[in-house]
Amino acid sequence: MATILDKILAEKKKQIEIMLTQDSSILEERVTRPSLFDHLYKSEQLQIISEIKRASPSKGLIAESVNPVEQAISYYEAGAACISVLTDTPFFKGSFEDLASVADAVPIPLLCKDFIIHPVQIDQAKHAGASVILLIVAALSKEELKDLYAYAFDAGLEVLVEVHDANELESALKVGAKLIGVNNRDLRTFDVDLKRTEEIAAIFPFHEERVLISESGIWKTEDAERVARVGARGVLVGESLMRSGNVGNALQALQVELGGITK
Ligand SMILES: O=C(O)c1ccccc1NCC(=O)[C@H](O)[C@H](O)COP(=O)(O)O
Repeated sequence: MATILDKILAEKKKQIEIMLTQDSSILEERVTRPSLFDHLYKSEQLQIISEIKRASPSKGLIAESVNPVEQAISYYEAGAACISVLTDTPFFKGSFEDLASVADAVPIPLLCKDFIIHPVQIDQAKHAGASVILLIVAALSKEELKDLYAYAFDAGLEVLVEVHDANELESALKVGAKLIGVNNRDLRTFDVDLKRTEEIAAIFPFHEERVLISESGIWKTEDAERVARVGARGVLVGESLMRSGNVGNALQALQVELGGITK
């Protein structure tokens, strides 16, 4: 049976056909953003990548009519390390317009959260102002991962490589990924379990210059402490922040001190 990832990727292929017919040669001069890797690597506090997420396959509508600029400014003012903008429309109701409007509003690292399988999507992410893109190992062959990683690197973008298990971690390490995200959500069953971060952390090469980020299912201080305890330096948080009535308090609850947590 086709998984949600299969369905999303089938839809992406159709969109890429359209993107390839559009002219994307005029690149607006955008602000230079600080490096997400440097920020996470040096920080003594767990850093938050705060996501703008209108809807999702697992939860349906979350905040369809959110104003992405206002949300991004709230995240920025509350101390987010990076803003993640979901740009997929059919499944998440996001857009590249959301990304571009956020890019004009905040100066921090900006992640284009999409299902990237073709270089034209990387071009579009850069055009819209992203400084980081996501590559999902489960969505790509080893060759595609290597080529897209190199393409993004050459375009001056940082790459967050998303893994779900030990084999995918190996692929991420092989392409030289420095920002590695463990998605706690099973993309087939939607089951979310922070144990995934713990399992990957147990084999993660922390002695190398790499950063572990825990993605999905982070709701409260205890969740942040749990992943920080095993070595995560950042968390990618969507739904809990989108549903929070007070972004400042919600973010603050997750900004745990790394030094105070013993492995
Ligand atoms: O969120 C989903 O339902 C989903 C389904 C299929 C593929 C990806 C999906 N989400 C993308 C993400 O990785 C999350 O938006 C991100 O990690 C934040 O997760 P959360 O804090 O649980 O909203």
